[in-house]
Amino acid sequence: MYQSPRRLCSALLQRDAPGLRRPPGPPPRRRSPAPPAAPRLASPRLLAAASAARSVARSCSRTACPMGSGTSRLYSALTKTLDGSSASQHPEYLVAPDREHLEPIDPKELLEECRAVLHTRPPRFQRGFVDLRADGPSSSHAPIRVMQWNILAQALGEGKDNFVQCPLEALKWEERKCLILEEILAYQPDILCLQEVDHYFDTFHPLLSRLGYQGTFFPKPWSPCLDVEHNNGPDGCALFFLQNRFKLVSSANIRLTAMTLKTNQVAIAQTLECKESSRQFCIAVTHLKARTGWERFRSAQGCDLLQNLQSITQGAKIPLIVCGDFNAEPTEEVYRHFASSSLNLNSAYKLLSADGQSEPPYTTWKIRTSGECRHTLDYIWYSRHALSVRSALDLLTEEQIGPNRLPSFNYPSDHLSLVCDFSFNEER
Ligand SMILES: NC(=O)C1=CN([C@@H]2O[C@H](COP(=O)(O)OP(=O)(O)OC[C@H]3O[C@@H](n4cnc5c(N)ncnc54)[C@H](OP(=O)(O)O)[C@@H]3O)[C@@H](O)[C@H]2O)C=CC1
Ligand SMILES: [Mg+2]
Repeated sequence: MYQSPRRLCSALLQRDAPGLRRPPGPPPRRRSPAPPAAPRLASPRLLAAASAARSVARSCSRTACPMGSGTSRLYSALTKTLDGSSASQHPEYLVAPDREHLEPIDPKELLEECRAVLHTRPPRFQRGFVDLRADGPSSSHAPIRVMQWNILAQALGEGKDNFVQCPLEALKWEERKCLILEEILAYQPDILCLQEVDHYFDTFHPLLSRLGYQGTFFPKPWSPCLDVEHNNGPDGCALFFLQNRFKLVSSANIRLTAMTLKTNQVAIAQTLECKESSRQFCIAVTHLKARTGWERFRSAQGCDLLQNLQSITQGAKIPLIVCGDFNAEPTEEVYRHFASSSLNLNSAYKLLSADGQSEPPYTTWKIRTSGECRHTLDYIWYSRHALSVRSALDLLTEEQIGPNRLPSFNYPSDHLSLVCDFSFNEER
């Protein structure tokens, strides 16, 4: 069987690191729940432990791998990318990647590596796209695929969230990050809006940059992750877009206010220009204050965000997409503010309902010590006058989610990803 140089090097690593073995050939995917101690990695790119990553580099430089200088560079890049200590060495999170560490990665290869790491886990849930195109002229340009996802901060998942039915092994970062990447790679969004990101600098920025994305991260000023022992830095919102599809026109990191007071919640808003059509639009991501009792606070944060977006879109002149974990059910005031704003926004996932008027029954489903929490909190809002939803990714069914709810061995977050394809309406 042909083995690429990198694979040969993986094999060498396995010799150096007994116990870190992957069987040859395509990895089998088991349907049964994973055993408690799942074998770890065999993919150098996805090794996060600094020592293991360093051993990859050592084994490759010591051994006569027929790799060529390009692959050697890839290895040193992996060592740097995967050095989990980088964030703690740079408390200001100012780790600037240099150019040679940004060599492109083939998404298929990365997906394969993720699958190899996950070979003891049950298979990914299958979700289909629902065609939502209305009759009438549709744009000839490629749709814009947007993914909204609260990926669950590692520190919160392990240290604060109290998911009582989710075994700690299911939350192990080395595997959970592969489930997150697998989901992103499966849907290949043009734009990715994430919340609860506490592995931006050591994982998502280096890997997604090499997949062609330009990323921005805005951490929460007082992230609750920082209270958790062995945290990996603050969590925050992250926004990524494909550089070959869009040009960045402007970018704003917004610390949300509530009744003029600065709060712990943030948003990122960027104006992008489509390279194909030259049309501009604004994309925003946010994560509003959680928990019951904070409804008025969330509402005030929503008003502040809307005000900022009014100004950025020049009063709705620039089409807008807002993704977020609003931590608010559709019955809440903040939802009503968005639904009735002069920005003329519609919530994309309503279009999955029979009458187009109802939000899905849930976007998050978990079991805490307080009991089962099933809520609709995540939304993709869009300018209804300027954009149309061509399709949306269906949600997981109750059966797929299973009795222990989320997160689980086959789904990495307590929130479901939402994915929509948008097109511009014809200009009048
Ligand atoms: N050091 C300091 O001076 C300060 C520290 N802090 C810290 O930050 C925390 C509050 O930060 P804030 O940004 O307002 O946080 P939020 O109240 O918005 O919640 C933070 C996270 O907790 C999750 N969460 C929601 N409900 C629960 C629950 N019932 N149990 C466990 N987790 C839950 C949320 O996830 P989801 O969105 O998915 O529901 C969210 O990501 C404080 O508890 C404190 O730890 C805050 C301010 C100042
Ligand atoms: Mg959360």
